Amino acid sequence: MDQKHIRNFSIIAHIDHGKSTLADRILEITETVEQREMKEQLLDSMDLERERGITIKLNAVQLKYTALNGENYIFHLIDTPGHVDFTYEVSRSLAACEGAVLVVDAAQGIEAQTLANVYLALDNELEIVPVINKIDLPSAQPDVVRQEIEDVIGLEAEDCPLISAKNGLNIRDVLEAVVERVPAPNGDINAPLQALVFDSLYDAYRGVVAFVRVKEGNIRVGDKIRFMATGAEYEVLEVGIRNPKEVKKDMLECGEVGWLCASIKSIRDVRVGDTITSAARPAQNPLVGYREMNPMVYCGLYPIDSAKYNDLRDALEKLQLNDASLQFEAETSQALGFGFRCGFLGLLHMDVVQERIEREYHIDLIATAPSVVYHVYTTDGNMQHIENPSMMPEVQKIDHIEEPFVRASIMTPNEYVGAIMELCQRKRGNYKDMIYIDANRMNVVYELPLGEIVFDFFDKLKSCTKGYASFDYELIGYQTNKLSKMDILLNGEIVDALSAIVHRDFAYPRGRAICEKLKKLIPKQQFEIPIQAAINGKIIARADIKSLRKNVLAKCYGGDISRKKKLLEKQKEGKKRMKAVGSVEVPQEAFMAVLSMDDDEK
Ligand SMILES: Nc1nc2c(ncn2[C@@H]2O[C@H](COP(=O)(O)OP(=O)(O)OP(=O)(O)O)[C@@H](O)[C@H]2O)c(=O)[nH]1
Repeated sequence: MDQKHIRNFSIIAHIDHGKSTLADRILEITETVEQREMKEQLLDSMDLERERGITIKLNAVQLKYTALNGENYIFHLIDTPGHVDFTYEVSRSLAACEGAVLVVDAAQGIEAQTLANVYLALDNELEIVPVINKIDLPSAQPDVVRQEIEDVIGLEAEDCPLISAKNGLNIRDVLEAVVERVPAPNGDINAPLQALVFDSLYDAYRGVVAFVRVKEGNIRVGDKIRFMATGAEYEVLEVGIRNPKEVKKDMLECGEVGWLCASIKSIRDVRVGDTITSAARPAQNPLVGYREMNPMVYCGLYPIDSAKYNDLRDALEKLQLNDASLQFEAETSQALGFGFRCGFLGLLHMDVVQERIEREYHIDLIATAPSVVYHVYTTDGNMQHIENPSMMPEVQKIDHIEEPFVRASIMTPNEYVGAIMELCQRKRGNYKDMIYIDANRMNVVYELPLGEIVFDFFDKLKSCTKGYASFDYELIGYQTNKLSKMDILLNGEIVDALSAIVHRDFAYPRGRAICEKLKKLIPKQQFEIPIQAAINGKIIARADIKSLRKNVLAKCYGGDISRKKKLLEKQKEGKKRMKAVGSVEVPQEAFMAVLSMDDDEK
């Protein structure tokens, strides 16, 4: 098919505005998927995605559409993840398109992520097609939302489709708008191959499957290709498209979106954002915008049952095949035994990996609080990368410590600016700038320590702005700060897995807060347990857990044996998540205590 009849687009939206539901309806109406095969939110193929209702991995599907003008078109619909951890993937998938359908909820109007996604689309020079969804809701206000789209985003919205993705109303209007407004690809079919890799997955039989958008030239089975960032070369064994089942083809033509396999055994050779070119006739330059992705957040993962250590290694290795941004290496903790230090793009990524290990590989885990990577300069003039607070060199040997800083842009309606500034100050932020987006919205710019952001910044931001602020950040470098390791002692013994790196000006309140928090989380045991926070061997805070023999049956007067059994079962269930640290049973939540600690609780 010639390029004039191809349309490549993504659907972008604020979370829950109906992106996946619209994608489902589009698949139905183009008869890409037969009715009986239709599962809700078909594109969200991972169980976890479906359960959490979020899109984690993007997908690319080819659809055939006969427009009202009688012409046949090929659409490639690329679904994108919606969370800041995966912004890079969103950006790469947008780079594979010429247009984006922007879904806005008719009852909620424009929200934070609507704007953030619009900016990403504009960065990639996409044509944006606004669509107002959920017009079936009694609270829908399509006219108000239409005005908002014009005023806040500056997009022409007079004829924008008004739809109900849920009820399948006016979906065809969306497809017609795509035909009319999204430009056709215009690559040069005779130029040297340039194909953008926007996703990849690992298949046990075929190796890495790379998802690509052919920008210039074409790819045939048998071609020798080169990945421009890594230099790796392979012979193409299979190419094809998804509809959403895989369909093999002889070649992917200029303008098309599809997949290729080349017996690639290492997912590290295939990086999202890289450009594939021909080994025989390479392009001069790669496509713009490739960025190396490094983990931002680390934590220790330990099996609760230490016999499962090797199973955990297997699970991590398998997950890594599909997720090049996951890193891990073996580590040992005096408190937790053998485990792995793992690196993630962000907190949601960390959460998703943990949950997949527990669910798909049936390994119960203890996770330690996340940490960023510190640069520790020692008095002998060397520098160490420390991503595990317990590995900090002795204090006498430390000259100074640097921590990573990010530049954060927070877009918010004006009324929340005060609350956001207060939050950023509390998180040791340096105010940088404040820019009006329009009469009602501002972009507040702060430099913040990443170490503060990985704690509870998202949650705090969400709650102080009722979810209206959107947040994005980029690493800007390292800054020296007054940082120290804070140890936590249980029953007089340091628990290495609870150590954290803190700013000295905040150490006392933090120490006090964490002792109090642990006191609440660690169940009373048969002896009294002192909890202490210490910096450089000096105790700075203390709380005590009183002793008590916990008898869950105490409240069960007399006879009912089944009720007693139930209570004992429940207690056993609770115990599963405990780890014996020395003589103290510590629940999983305690290792994350420092995370959920509220500065207001000081
Ligand atoms: N009433 C009504 N509800 C809708 C409509 N479209 C979607 N919904 C509901 O809105 C919720 C969110 O829809 P999704 O399609 O999962 O939203 P999403 O934007 O894909 O969300 P993420 O994948 O998490 O980013 C679901 O409960 C849908 O059933 C609609 O037209 N009308």
